[in-house]
Amino acid sequence: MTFTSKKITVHDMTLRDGMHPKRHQMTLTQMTTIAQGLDAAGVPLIEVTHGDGLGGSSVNYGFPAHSDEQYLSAVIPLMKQAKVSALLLPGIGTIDHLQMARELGVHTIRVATHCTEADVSQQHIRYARKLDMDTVGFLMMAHMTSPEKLLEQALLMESYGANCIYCTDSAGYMLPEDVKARIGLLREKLQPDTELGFHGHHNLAMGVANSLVAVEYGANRIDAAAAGLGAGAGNTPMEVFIAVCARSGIETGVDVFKIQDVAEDLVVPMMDFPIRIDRDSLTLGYAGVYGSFLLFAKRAEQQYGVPARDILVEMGRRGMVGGQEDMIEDTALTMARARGLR
Ligand SMILES: C[C@H](O)CC(=O)C(=O)O
Ligand SMILES: [Mn+2]
Repeated sequence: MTFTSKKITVHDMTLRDGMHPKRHQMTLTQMTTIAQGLDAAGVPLIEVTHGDGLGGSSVNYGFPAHSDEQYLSAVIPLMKQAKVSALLLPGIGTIDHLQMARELGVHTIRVATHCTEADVSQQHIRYARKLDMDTVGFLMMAHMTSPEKLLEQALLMESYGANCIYCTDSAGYMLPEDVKARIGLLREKLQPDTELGFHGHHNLAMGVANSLVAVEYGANRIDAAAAGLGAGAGNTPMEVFIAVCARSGIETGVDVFKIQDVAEDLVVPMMDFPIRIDRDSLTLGYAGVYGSFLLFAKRAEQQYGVPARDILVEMGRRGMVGGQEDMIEDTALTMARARGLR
């Protein structure tokens, strides 16, 4: 695969998706140090919020070390060239959160819904456009629907005013042919000036390959995280993807060695555990399960004695989606009873 002078925007996930394995406990110093490293490496767009987006602080999703306001206020004034984005899941984040983010200087808002629920994004996308923000429609768990149905949802988001649509592989389940089918169709049918993005997870070790296929079939925004810090086996590892882009003739504007140093010197030392493909994160990819369920399943294993892998397989079988975190404990308890452990 060679790309002649194709330019893309890489979007950093370390400080947002990376909040999941950190249980949303990043310190302000970790946030600002890593954000400054990413900025100096040339990363043009950096996401900062609770792992579940603006307003994620709750019993269901976990209480963070600091509020979204504190993280955003600490990072944004330090950025020399990078813009900052925020994620918002309607029902978790509200219009007030969106307003607050704009006032603090957030440039890009990503309104995220399950891949078949785009209609709940209408008021947030419209409002973000009214605020003149770079507005992204982010369709999660995109493997759970067909390319044609994903297109219908993408068209809805586009009609509300989104200037960029994401195909989001939240479970790290997709194979290159799945990415090709979805990104290819979206590129063919969305407006030519609507940008297209891909967000990968590395549970089947496909993050980099899938991102490359996404670029080949028309995506111009790619999400990645330094050292892969993100839910499950992590996001597409940024330093690997940047090196592959450099080899393939894709222009990212990110310095190959500086981003390696951010990953190695700043991000790896602050991991609470190695972000790698172990049997549980691999099972997320294999069974098509939402990445941020991983730590909940591990906690349920401790509490109920049912292996996290078995719980995750069951979550996949039941087709559980983001927002159903409370069902993990319920499922574990049911399985424990069935196995005579309770
Ligand atoms: C709220 C989720 O963590 C969003 C995301 O990164 C994904 O679906 O993947
Ligand atoms: Mn993710």
